[in-house]
Amino acid sequence: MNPMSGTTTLAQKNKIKQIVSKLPESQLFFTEYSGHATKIAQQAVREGIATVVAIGGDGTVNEVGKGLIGSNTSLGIIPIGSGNGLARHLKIPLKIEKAIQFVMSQPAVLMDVCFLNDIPFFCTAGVGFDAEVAHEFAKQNSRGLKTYARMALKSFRTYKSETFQIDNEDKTVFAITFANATQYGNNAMISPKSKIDDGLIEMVLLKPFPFGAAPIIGVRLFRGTLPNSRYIETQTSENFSLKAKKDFLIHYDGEPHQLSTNELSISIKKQSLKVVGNV
Ligand SMILES: Nc1ncnc2c1ncn2[C@@H]1O[C@H](COP(=O)(O)OP(=O)(O)OP(=O)(O)O)[C@@H](O)[C@H]1O
Repeated sequence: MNPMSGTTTLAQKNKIKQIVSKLPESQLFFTEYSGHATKIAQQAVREGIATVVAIGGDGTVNEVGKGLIGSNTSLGIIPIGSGNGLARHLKIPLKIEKAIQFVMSQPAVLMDVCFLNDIPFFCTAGVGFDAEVAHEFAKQNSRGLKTYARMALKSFRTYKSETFQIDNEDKTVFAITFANATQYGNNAMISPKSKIDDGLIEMVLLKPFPFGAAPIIGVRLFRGTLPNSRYIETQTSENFSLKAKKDFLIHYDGEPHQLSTNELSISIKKQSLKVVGNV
């Protein structure tokens, strides 16, 4: 469990502690630093543990999932993050007790894992505006949708569209999202048709748009009708390649990261992670 995830209160955290302490054959670990959850997951794989449950948001899910790729150990999720994109895609209940029941009773299924260079992501990743917002969000002391919306507005005022070489063609875009799942989190459906076990990645390009079009793009995002927008172009493939004029600032599952390269290769490992959820 990531004690820093989302906007979860101390009372909710204590409730999880109490419930888990009563479950047979289970052990609760708290992450003590960024990256700790990957180490815990890798140790569980070495010990032949059946399931590692990430109690946290998409960042925690990413860290746990990373340690489980290609193994026999399944990923479970108890979503207590800000956006909970993967949990929502997999129709995992958002209430703590129900999520625990779900992970204890449902079978694991196989899902794809995508990569930005060698960095795995399970839900969405991207460059441009999305990465900028993730970067600003990470600097804040508070989490949650409100803080995210505030940071998105702040970045919107200053952010300028960039030109990338996408599969050898120059394109000026506001943001590029690579989608394994349908949403960023909070039901913001960036790629409503994405399937998490089809072996394919959707690349969603948001073209430069006039300020006045922002509200309707926002409405489409939450209604699941974004592909109908004239400012959206979606391509589907097993891989993409990207070049920028400067080193890439990326986000993977909402986590910001500065790369020291201006070249990106996006790839997929089909059905390489066992997960407890509905694909
Ligand atoms: N003990 C810790 N102290 C500080 N940061 C931690 C700790 N454990 C994990 N982290 C980091 O906390 C970050 C945020 O975690 P997480 O994604 O679970 O929550 P969230 O951002 O609120 O949710 P979401 O990703 O759904 O929006 C991750 O980058 C993770 O590495």
